[in-house]
Amino acid sequence: MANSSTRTGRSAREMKRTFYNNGAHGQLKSMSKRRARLRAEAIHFISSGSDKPCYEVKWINDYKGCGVFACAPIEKGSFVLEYRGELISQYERDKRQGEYTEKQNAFLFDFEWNNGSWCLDASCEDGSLGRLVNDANRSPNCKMRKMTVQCKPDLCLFAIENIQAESEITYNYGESLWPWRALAPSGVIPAHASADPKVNQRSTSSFQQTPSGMIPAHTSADPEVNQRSTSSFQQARKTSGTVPSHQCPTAEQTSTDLFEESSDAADYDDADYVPDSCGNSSDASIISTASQELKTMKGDSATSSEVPRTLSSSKMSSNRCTSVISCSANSLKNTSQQKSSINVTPLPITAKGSKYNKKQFCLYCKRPFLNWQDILNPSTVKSLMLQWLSVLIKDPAKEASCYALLRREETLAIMLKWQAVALERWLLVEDPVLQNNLMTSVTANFAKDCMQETLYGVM
Ligand SMILES: C[S@@+](CC[C@H](N)C(=O)[O-])C[C@H]1O[C@@H](n2cnc3c(N)ncnc32)[C@H](O)[C@@H]1O
Repeated sequence: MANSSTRTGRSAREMKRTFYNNGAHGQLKSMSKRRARLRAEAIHFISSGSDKPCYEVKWINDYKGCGVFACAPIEKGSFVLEYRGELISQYERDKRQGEYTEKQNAFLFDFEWNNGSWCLDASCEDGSLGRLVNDANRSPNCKMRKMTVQCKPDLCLFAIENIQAESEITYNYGESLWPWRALAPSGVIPAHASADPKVNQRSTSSFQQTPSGMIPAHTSADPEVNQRSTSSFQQARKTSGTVPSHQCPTAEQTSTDLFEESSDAADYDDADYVPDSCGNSSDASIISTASQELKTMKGDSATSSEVPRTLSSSKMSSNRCTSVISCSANSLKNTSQQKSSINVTPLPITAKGSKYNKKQFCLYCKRPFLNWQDILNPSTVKSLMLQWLSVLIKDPAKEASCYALLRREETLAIMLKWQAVALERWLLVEDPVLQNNLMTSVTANFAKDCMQETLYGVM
């Protein structure tokens, strides 16, 4: 030992340090150093308001819109991106949700912090990348994590696995019935970046519409999932169970946890993460103003069981559509206690093929659906709307005001907006057994084509 020390020129003290560092204590020390380094890196980007340069935005497809991709490998545990936005109170969030017009994007991320409910409003397109990261419920490579920097909460994505260059950055938006997840098993639309570089360039304007908002969040065959959806988005994670909001980490806890000596930076406790960690109150929520429209149409009267599904709708604008991530528990609270005037009764499950075919019978009015092209004709749309509304809206007072509104608003854009809402209701009642069948994909394609036609003039 002594000889070797002499040969390598290392002092006994250095050797002792090496020995020490090779032991458990040493490992903890180096972990803690690593964590400090990662935190410092996150703070650097948070403070400078910039993103790491190793990501790019690529167009994926019409369905998913854009996504964020790694340009270089990312090590597990690394800080990836900040979900940057304006920090607002829940009160302000609720106000804004109502105020956001069709022309704006509403990207509102609710979370619990310091025993209160907060929201990061990333609706303003500021060039930051965190707001463009897509959802992956099966195998996300990142997790959103709360950090407290300069006495204010920040939401940051951290890699939970080694990420290869060219991979899409994803995280789990939470256990809600996100509409796009309904399509995922059938692999209807692949999530590969387009090979066309022109296509991959991110448009500088609003978010691309994805028809996902029109796709039904079907009633799951899994009773546990249904339980969640009917209980106002309670996050009942199999692993950790529902975490009541009062158990959410406070600012102090959050920041301390990040540096907790006993946990590896690459393996943070789930309790640190949002949206999953904070139960119902921290659901990733990018709110649709369509939900507002829907509420208006319904007289603000969704039942709790309807809400998760109805709020996962799309919002349409005259020039562009904005895809949305649905609602937060808080927004649900306001609506869930009120009685619904819309009676959604699924038809009984029938033998495959006997009821559903390419003629697309409307599950409400039981009439065959019209030719898809007809739907773009305002007068056809109007009569269809009237048909649907008469079935959807049971309350005569509501019915009358809906008709009156419909009569006043004669433009195609308005018609289509209404149609989108009604179509969504129609889609919702599809039974889960058939959710991935031809009808769903045909309907999805219809919705997509229909909206594309309206928005971009392309069919
Ligand atoms: C925060 S944005 C993400 C960026 C978005 N893809 C875009 O192009 O602007 C959230 C929206 O992206 C879409 N999205 C996110 N994850 C998705 C997924 N896994 N599949 C399909 N669409 C997804 C949904 O329309 C959602 O409302």
